[in-house]
Amino acid sequence: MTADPGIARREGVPLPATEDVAWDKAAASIVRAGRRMDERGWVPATAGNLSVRLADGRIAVTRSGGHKGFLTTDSVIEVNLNGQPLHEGDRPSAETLLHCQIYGHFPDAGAVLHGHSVASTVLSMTSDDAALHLENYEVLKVFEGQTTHATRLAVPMFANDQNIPRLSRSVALYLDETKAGYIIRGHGVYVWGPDMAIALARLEGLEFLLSCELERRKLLSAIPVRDVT
Ligand SMILES: CSC[C@@H](O)[C@@H](O)C(=O)COP(=O)(O)O
Ligand SMILES: [Zn+2]
Repeated sequence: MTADPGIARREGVPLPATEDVAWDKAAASIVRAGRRMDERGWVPATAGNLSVRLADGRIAVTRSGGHKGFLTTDSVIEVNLNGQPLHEGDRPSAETLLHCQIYGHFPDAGAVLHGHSVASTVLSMTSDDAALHLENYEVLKVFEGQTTHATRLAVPMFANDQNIPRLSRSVALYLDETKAGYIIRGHGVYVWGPDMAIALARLEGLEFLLSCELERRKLLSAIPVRDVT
């Protein structure tokens, strides 16, 4: 129970440090989302990163390294829109710049999620197309502006690159065209939304579609060939 500040002050009880309710809520949503992504198998080992932009413009992002299924609020740190940590010694996600790029580009983006699912990794390594196309799936309606299954969404795919500023320059060319996030080849997906709940729903939608597509392609390629030996 929180002490009444008036009584606490009179009785010499130490008051808690200044409350930052918005930050606490953002950090808690990142911790919960990390657990959810882990339950779904999308953040193996130390893979993945998560962020939230607060209403006042602050950006909360996960520290680099560490398992995203076991985050605590201390695993979440503050960076500016250029991805620089605000507190000395903090080491933000190695891919912070990709989060900040999305916030810089889309004024209404409030949460960004990155995971390494099997489906996004495998599908993007089995074709060198510039985009993966998803069509005729009901769940396509999870993405902004989609009202019917009878559509074809392109999810851009970019070559993986450990040089994140260079990778972000490739991504920049296609950000306006993508409605369902993007894939880094052999690596994973980036998805965003106006808040954490919607970003998570879109990630879940995209991962569901990628799993369907992986299954569909496996079945199509498994059409029996007559053994003539
Ligand atoms: C398990 S290696 C994954 C990393 O190289 C990276 O791609 C990743 O998603 C996590 O990096 P992080 O710096 O913890 O945010
Ligand atoms: Zn990654």
